[in-house]
Amino acid sequence: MADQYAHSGDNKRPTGMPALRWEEPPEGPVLVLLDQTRLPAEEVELVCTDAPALVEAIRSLAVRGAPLLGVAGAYGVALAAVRGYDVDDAAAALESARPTAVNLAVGVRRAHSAYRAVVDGGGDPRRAAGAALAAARQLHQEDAEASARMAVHGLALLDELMPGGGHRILTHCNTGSLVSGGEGTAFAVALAAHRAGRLRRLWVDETRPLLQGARLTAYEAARSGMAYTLLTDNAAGSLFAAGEVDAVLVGADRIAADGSVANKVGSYPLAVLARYHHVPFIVVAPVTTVDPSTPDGASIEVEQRPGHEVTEITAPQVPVAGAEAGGGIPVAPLGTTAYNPAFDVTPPELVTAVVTEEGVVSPVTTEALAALCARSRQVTIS
Ligand SMILES: CSC[C@H]1O[C@H](OP(=O)(O)O)[C@H](O)[C@@H]1O
Repeated sequence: MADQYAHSGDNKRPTGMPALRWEEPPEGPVLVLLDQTRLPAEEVELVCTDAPALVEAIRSLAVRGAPLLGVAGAYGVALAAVRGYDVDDAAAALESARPTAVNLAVGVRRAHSAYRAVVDGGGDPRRAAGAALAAARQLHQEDAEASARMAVHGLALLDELMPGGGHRILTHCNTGSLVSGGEGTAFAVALAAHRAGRLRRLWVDETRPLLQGARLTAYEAARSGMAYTLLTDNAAGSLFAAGEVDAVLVGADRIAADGSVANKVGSYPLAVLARYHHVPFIVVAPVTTVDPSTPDGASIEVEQRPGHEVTEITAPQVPVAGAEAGGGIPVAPLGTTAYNPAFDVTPPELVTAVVTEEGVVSPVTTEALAALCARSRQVTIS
């Protein structure tokens, strides 16, 4: 179950609360999530005491973003273990909560493996729970460190591709501290450029239908003080045509062995526009997002989400009587069906570079990615 704690105060000014944190109050350990579906209007925390509550939070995107899903999944296994629930059931439910971001499975399996290693070795469940929690904490720390290293490698790549600074970066969806144990992936690179005085502007795609860009990236950009401008997704083409984009920076949810990149829907059209306009298309993701066991883009399961996310504008503070399942404000005739893939897949030949904590891969080839995984602590999914 999950309780909600609304935070008073000036919610118009983002406070930069952590996307998630583990707490151990007297009544028992909890995973506290900043409910991202309520941002930017409200900073509301969800307190999860079991895996089912966390599964629902993942499915509703209260907690989201590939690297953070891995961290949350690992803590979810630990939560089940320390509270004495069925850990194997919890791991299975968490791993299948969303299919595309490979990090979720990586995080869940890492904590579950730590738990099973103790139990299968005859250790007591309390020690096994401690091992699962230690694995979750370790992954959380590693993700924060990876974020910082990606920012360094990413800024160096921008400076190499475009000497002189004044970078005008277009980004899609949300890839900041709300998807990470640190400052994020692609957004962390833009943040590093801003801090170095080499970001002229961040162009922020609103990212329909759930508006991660308008609601979350703008929220993080405002906190940082960087120059940023929001645009509708379908306005991006005219920005490229006007020569206003120096590079595209996006995250990733799964990178297949051949370098195909699954990312928020709308990323593939940006890659095509970037190629047509001779603009670098740069993917920023931790090595845990590379999945050697997924051979190519056609093998990536793309999450299909409910149609009401397209046919309604969801305004949580404005429940609408008679609205469809989503409880939003209809923008299409009731009964309209909608095509709503959460992600799309960009082929490797349209990706200029993949920036990871282990360095930059460019060109993006099967061999280069295999070498990257061999260099890192990548947990292979089999
Ligand atoms: C770098 S992880 C952020 C990644 O996750 C987003 O998807 P969602 O908001 O559905 O979790 C999007 O694909 C971002 O690029």
